[in-house]
This record gives sequence, structure tokens and C-alpha cells, in this order.
Amino acid sequence: MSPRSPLVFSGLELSHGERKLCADVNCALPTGSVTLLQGHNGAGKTTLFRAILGLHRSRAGEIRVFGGAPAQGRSRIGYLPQTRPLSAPQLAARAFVTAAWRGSRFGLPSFGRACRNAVDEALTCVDACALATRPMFQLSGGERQRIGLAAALLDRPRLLLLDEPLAGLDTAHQEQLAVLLRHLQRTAGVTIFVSVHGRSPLDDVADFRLTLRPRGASFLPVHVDS
Ligand SMILES: Nc1ncnc2c1ncn2[C@@H]1O[C@H](COP(=O)(O)OP(=O)(O)OP(=O)(O)O)[C@@H](O)[C@H]1O
Repeated sequence: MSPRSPLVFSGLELSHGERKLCADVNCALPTGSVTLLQGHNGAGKTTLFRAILGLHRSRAGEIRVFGGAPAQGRSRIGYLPQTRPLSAPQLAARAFVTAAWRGSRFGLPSFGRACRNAVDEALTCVDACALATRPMFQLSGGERQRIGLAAALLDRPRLLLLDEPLAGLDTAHQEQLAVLLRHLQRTAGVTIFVSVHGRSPLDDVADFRLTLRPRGASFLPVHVDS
């Protein structure tokens, strides 16, 4: 497996207590690739994302993130969780995205020009500038999903972990997301790991598919040249 890969799984096995989720995950995501993460409900997709972030301990095997232990890679990761409680529902969408700015990892965020420009760029990427001043609690599920995606993109991550980003998005925004991921991959070499159920517009931009199963995962190219 490539030592340069931003994300490497070796003999990984995940469980919650006695409940085994997936085993034998062995693969390295190439830099600048798009990998779909698949598996039935409860297969362990969210748990795998949490393990990559150092929030869940594996039962066996290892995860290397940018060559190091999972928690060390967090500053280079953009993460869109599957669900997120709204701790401050009155917060405007723009403030929600701004709170993800890198300064907030060490204290209050800076609201300088660089931060404002980065927030504008992230909101533009997900077609959400018109939502910027609206409080989070007023947004629809799909609108909130786009704001969450803007927050994940804010710090120009090298690795994007997106947990079911298509949930709640209408067809047009699903297709826009596919175009955006292809753009990030091609122009910035971002490595993208995204969980989805079934067929979707992301099939057209994906390079690999990692399918989780209790008795061994598979990692295969999505498009095989004939
Ligand atoms: N904190 C927890 N304690 C115990 N079991 C848990 C915990 N979190 C999740 N589980 C269980 O672990 C299994 C995997 O959950 P996970 O959310 O990772 O699955 P998933 O593949 O993301 O599912 P879905 O497709 O439904 O989103 C499920 O059976 C779930 O009930």
C-alpha cells in the first residue's frame, strides 16, 4: 500500500462492545481520489468515519491518517457528520460556517478578511449565499446539509469525509455536489471519502467503492476499462 496515501486501513476491525461491525478492511485511498463508502444500515460507515477522526477505537488493525495516528490528522480533514444537533438554533447560517474557521479550534474565531473571504467561497461552492443570514432552525434539511458542507470545506481540507451528504438534497443539488467533488479532486487534489446508499450522481465521479461487511470488506474500482 502506498505510504503516501492520506488514508490507509490495515486489517481493520470495528465493533461496538461485543457487536462486530466490519472486519478485514485493507486498502489505501490514493491521493486525489473519490471513494464511495457503502454497506447496509448499521454496517459501520459512521463508526468508520469516527474512527478516522480518532473518536472511536478499533477492535483490531490500524488506521493511518496522513501517515500518523488518527487524531493527529484532524486539522487537515473536513467532516460532514450524518446528523448534528443544533446547539444554537438561532445562529445565522453564515455564523455557523464561520465557527468552523481554524481559529475556533484554539479559541474564538477570527473574523478578519481572510476568514470572511473563505466563508464566502465555501458558501458559493454549495450555492448557499442566499441562505447566509437565515437562522439555522429555519432552514430545510437539504439547506442545512449544504451549510454543513460549506463548514466542512472552509479550511481547504486535504481529506473530506462526507457522511451521507446526499440526504435531503434535491436532484439538482445532488448533481451540483458531484460536480463540486470532481472539481475539488481535479483542481486541489483533495481525497474524498463519502458514504452513500444505492446509485447516485456520485457514481459518475467516483474512482473506488469500499463496501463494509462483517466478514470482510471489498475495495474495488468503480469504473473498470473494458
Ligand atoms: N454509541 C453506540 N453504542 C452502541 N452501538 C452503537 C453506537 N453507535 C452506533 N451503534 C451501532 O453500531 C452499528 C453501526 O452504526 P453506524 O452508525 O456506524 O452504521 P451506518 O453504517 O452508518 O448505518 P446507516 O447506514 O444506518 O447510517 C449500528 O448497529 C448501531 O446501532
